[in-house]
Amino acid sequence: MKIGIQGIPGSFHHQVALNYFGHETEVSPYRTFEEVANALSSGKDDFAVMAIENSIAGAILPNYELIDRYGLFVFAEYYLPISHNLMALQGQVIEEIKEVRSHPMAILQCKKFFQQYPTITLTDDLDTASVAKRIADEKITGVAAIASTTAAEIYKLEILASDIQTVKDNFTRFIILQKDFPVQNKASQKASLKIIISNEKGSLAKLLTLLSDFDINLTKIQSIPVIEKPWNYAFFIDAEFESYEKYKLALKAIEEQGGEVRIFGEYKKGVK
Ligand SMILES: O=C(O)C(=O)C[C@]1(C(=O)O)C=C[C@@H](O)C=C1
Repeated sequence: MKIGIQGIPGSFHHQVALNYFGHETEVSPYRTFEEVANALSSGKDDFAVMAIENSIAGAILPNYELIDRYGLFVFAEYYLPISHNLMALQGQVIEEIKEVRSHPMAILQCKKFFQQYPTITLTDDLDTASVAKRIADEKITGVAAIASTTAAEIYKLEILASDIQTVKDNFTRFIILQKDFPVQNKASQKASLKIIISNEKGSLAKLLTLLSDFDINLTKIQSIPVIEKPWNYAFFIDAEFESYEKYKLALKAIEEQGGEVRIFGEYKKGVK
């Protein structure tokens, strides 16, 4: 079984792939989320792991669009606690660091820490671990990475500051993706949906009321432009429910009112 991820060993995606599928799993590393989606949809991998939102930095909007465009499905969700550490070559001290490079989501999660170091430039890069590896391989001085303690161990970098994310309790929600629609499971307690409603007064209010009337709890709602129709929006929704039957009735009612529904996946709630 092959699992596609963005990143290399020591990245948070790598950790989730091993935690979820077991330590013997074969992981296919890619540089970008687009490459991950492409490899899954062309059948090169069996599953993919994709970060979708973080408790400090918010949603990774482009990933919703990728799932939609490549026609992928959500098989499960997984929450990983994230601790970020500043690391550089052995012997470097923080005063020597001029630039910090990392994944843009990791940088966003640590913005507050760097307010005390206004001379340090923060630069978006590939995944957290790739930067750590590059610093080690090319013996780059004056540059530090933000990454996990596992990355520091693998690439033998020194940790200059630990737990530098803005709040200690920091979680990223990952989704496990597959190419085909998973077998319907009535034990599902959560669904990821795309709903398109007409662009007229009150239509979103009506949709939200309908969901509430069917006892559906929204954990996320995100509007995404419908690119073929400028200024029209689709809503990406994560919804939790206790009754699968009632949830199905809600979807039917939305369609009866003229809404378009695409189910990205129905799955069990991940452990937070
Ligand atoms: O760069 C990594 O190590 C990743 O796995 C990416 C990623 C992300 O996409 O959000 C994963 C978890 C953290 O939120 C920071 C970065």
